[in-house]
Amino acid sequence: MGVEVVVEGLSKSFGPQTIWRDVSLNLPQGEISVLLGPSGTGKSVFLKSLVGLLKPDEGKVVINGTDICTCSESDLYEVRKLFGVLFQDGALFGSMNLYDNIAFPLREHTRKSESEIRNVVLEKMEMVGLIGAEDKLPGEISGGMKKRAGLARALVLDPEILLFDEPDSGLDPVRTAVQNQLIVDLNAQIDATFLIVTHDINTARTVPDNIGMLYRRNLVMFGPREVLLTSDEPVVVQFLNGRPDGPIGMSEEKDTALVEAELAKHGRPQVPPMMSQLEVSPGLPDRSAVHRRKDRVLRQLRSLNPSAQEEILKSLTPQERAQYGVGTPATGSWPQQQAPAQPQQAPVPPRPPQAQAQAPQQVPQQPAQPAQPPQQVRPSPHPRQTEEEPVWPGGIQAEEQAAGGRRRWFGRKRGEQ
Ligand SMILES: Nc1ncnc2c1ncn2[C@@H]1O[C@H](COP(=O)(O)OP(=O)(O)OP(=O)(O)O)[C@@H](O)[C@H]1O
Repeated sequence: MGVEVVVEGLSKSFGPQTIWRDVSLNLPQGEISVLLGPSGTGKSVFLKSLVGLLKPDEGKVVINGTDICTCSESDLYEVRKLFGVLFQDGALFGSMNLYDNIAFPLREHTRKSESEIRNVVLEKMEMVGLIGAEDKLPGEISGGMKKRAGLARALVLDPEILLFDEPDSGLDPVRTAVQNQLIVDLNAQIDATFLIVTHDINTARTVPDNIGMLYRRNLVMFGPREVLLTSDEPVVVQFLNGRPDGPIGMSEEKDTALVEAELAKHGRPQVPPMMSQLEVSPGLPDRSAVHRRKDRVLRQLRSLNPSAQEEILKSLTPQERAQYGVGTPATGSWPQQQAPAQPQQAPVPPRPPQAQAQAPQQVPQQPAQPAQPPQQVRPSPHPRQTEEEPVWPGGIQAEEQAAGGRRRWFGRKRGEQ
């Protein structure tokens, strides 16, 4: 089973540029989480920070009891063995065929014999549907196949945490859907903890158990999928609808007056209807994470917004409602046993303060907020054995401490003003 990743108060800047601050979340064991956010909000920087490729200025990333931000190099090396990472382009060696690319981590990091390596490589190639393509060079295959080869390579060391950096970039909608199904099926088979960075709304709506969103240098939300997908926060609604009118602009933030003028002209976008989460393909085992998640989410049910509660209750079978002691959505009855509220919900993005089009790094004018319960996230595994990007670069870019205090934007629950 995958391991939990606990992120607490993580902040990162490059020189005077604050990327994000005070990010806290937990990636639950074996669950699939998605991280959304407009371009340039630091999603890739976050993934790299989780794996220790970049060093945050403040905060912790705790995995199996080890804080990778402060641990020794040897401890970091051990923790990294838990990770697998799928980079956008698959990060393959152009001069090696797919078999050798996928075998590379095994040859580098294990003492397996060639016949053992062969068994593992072919098993992983079969999992991602690449059997028969062993001799192909990366230059001879499609972008989708490259991603699947990168995925097979990320799997050979049996990671407990899998990070995906925009796995759907450059794929057509059909291949994206096929890949999404593959991700869900893989999760059922290996029960590792997945974190996916994506811009694809369909992926966000159908694949994950949990969704988070980075916006204006803050994690504005993180929690069960039903929370973000029913949120009426303007930034979330704009993102899920893929509309140009709303708080997100070319430079991430728009002037409030401009946003209001756009909304007056085009009308307020509606929260899109929920879509069902993808189920595992027939013949494969159930996702263990689904059962664990149900327990977890129902314990925190009352801390979630009413729309999210309703969607969660709708997803239960009558037997599950009886088991958990909850009513149907229509009755509005709630679990009879209340659990400690551990809302996995992060602060919601602020209503766009008067940001200026040319001030992408402007800090929201919000007061500091109470600490959020840590949520869960995870970094990437083995170093990329790529020509383009060395996996575990020995040196981390020079970074400067972010100036100024932390701020956190808290989200409003649906219906709150
Ligand atoms: N090593 C670095 N040194 C300095 N600045 C960096 C470094 N890496 C990233 N940045 C800056 O951090 C910001 C966030 O970059 P990042 O690639 O994480 O964004 P993103 O949310 O993943 O964007 P996209 O969705 O477009 O891929 C950008 O302004 C980028 O220029």
